[in-house]
Amino acid sequence: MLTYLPDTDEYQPINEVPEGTRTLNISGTELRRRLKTGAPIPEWFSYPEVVRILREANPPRDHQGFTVFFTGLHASGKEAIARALQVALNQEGGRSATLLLGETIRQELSSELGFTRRERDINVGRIGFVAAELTRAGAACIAAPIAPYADARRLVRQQVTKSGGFYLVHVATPLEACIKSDRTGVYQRAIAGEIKGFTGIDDAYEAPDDADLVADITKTSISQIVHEIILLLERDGYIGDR
Ligand SMILES: Nc1ncnc2c1ncn2[C@@H]1O[C@H](COP(=O)(O)OS(=O)(=O)O)[C@@H](OP(=O)(O)O)[C@H]1O
Ligand SMILES: Nc1ncnc2c1ncn2[C@@H]1O[C@H](COP(=O)(O)OP(=O)(O)O)[C@@H](O)[C@H]1O
Repeated sequence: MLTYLPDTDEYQPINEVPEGTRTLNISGTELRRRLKTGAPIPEWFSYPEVVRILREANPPRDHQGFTVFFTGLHASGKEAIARALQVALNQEGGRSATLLLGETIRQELSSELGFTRRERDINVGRIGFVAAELTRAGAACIAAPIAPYADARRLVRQQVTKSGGFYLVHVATPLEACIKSDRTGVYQRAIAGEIKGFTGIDDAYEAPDDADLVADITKTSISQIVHEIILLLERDGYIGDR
């Protein structure tokens, strides 16, 4: 391996450098860190043309896309949090923040699907596909279906992670609170047996064991939950410190 000798401005095989000679190097880990954060890469390390190509292939985190994927029972607060997060991300600027709400996707992309396990998996798979494409294009994608099954959620995580960041937020508002706050009356109809296979009533909701954040709107305000998500994105460099 070659190393750089700053005092003589030359490169030498590392095992041939006389003891005591000053050398400079950048490890693979350090190079990846500099690419990820956009930190400078010195001219002695590589030709500027090579660094430019490396930077194009590895944009810094604040230029990469990400998906925040909410999962939880009907009326748990997914849409309310997702909309508030969209507003917060739009205020950040830099990326367009796109909302994929369960209801909209059901109308626009999955109108032929019902609620069997297979159909829900197809629905969540379609959301995952769109989220991965948006993420690859550098957007901020916010998805909020019930997504009750762990396997389908795991596939979405795998798909999106190939192109950018992925955060699973479990909106874990207790079922009783969801039933109480539901204005559409669907829970009452499901309890009465008028709707069959309703999540949380007579169909399973598999609580995630891989959530990046767990939120409950009976315990934490929507703005605090949004703040916690923003902190995760800042921690990983997807958005800058404010
Ligand atoms: N059987 C059954 N189970 C669960 N939900 C049902 C069912 N039938 C209809 N609905 C209404 O559909 C909305 C949930 O759709 P999703 O696409 O988010 O569900 S899933 O992720 O495919 O499981 C959800 O509405 P929102 O939560 O307002 O989106 C439900 O009211
Ligand atoms: N800002 C808020 N604070 C507390 N509760 C809220 C707020 N916004 C909505 N809710 C309650 O949460 C319930 C479910 O919200 P919603 O976001 O539509 O759930 P989901 O998208 O999970 O079906 C609503 O019926 C409402 O009563």
